[in-house]
Amino acid sequence: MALLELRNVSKNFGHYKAMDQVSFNVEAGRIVGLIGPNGAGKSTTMRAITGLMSYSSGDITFDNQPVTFSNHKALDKMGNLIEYPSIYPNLTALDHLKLYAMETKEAVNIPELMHQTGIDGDKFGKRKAKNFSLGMKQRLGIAISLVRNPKLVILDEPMNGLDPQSVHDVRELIRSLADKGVSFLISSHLLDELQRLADDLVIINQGKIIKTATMEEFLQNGQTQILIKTNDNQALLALAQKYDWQAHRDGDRVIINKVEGMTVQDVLAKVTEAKLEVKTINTAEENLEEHLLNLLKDDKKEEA
Ligand SMILES: Nc1ncnc2c1ncn2[C@@H]1O[C@H](COP(=O)(O)OP(=O)(O)OP(=O)(O)O)[C@@H](O)[C@H]1O
Repeated sequence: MALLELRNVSKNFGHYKAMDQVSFNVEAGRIVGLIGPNGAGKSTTMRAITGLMSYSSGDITFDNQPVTFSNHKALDKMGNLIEYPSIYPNLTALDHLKLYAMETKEAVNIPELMHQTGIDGDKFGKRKAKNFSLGMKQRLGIAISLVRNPKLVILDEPMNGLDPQSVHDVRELIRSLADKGVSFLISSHLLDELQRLADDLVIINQGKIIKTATMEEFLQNGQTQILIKTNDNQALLALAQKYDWQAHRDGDRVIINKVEGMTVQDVLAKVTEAKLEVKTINTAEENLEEHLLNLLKDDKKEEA
């Protein structure tokens, strides 16, 4: 059985279905990315999983126990950083961890936790929270989410507002914890980051799961793209339209999604046949962001 299982979970706000028959699993030791556009239902899903919000129907099981709004016992082994944890301006990181550790019956190894999360005792551990950078606050938030020695940690936008160094540090932290067997469910709009971090993906749109896959499977299904710069990109776009190739402008070049059964040479032949002068031509694999955008476009088309 998976560590976390959602089966046909729905959440209605009045007539609005913020979660519509949502089903997916999080397996032990995996980092799962939950992605989708604004308002797709990511936070609602995370809040239902962590017992912060009731759900209308379906089942959520974590560590073989049902999770409901009233059964918080099931959540003893789940950490989360969904709403900002209460951070007190005049307390240090160490004070915070001691405070949160008091809420759990288990013995908490605070020095180890500080070491794990890179909360260096001298520089950061002893400084008052009012002087923390956003990156420090985020690290402390993650450290707090780990106090109960959780099997699963739910992080809603953990990289939000962080500078590149802090994003890198948080990514390394999550990866090192996952290597020790902790599972993660992470939502993020920073898809490049998620592409580097997540093992599995769950894609949600308008409250419905539209795809679940490992990152590898997801990217394998992505298309190869042909990146061409010619002397007349406008004419190239018109040519793409004529042959029904999916194409768009990207700076001073045009990106064409490779059509099934057509080689790069075939595309090049048509372009030169049209008397366009090719200045550069390259191929690239579609990345997570592009593949997601195409998937969402297809989802919209199906709906129409
Ligand atoms: N308490 C609430 N009452 C009514 N509608 C709500 C409530 N909470 C969320 N919604 C609606 O449910 C939908 C899903 O919201 P949710 O916050 O889960 O989306 P999200 O995927 O996390 O979006 P974002 O990426 O913008 O944070 C939205 O249309 C939102 O307006």
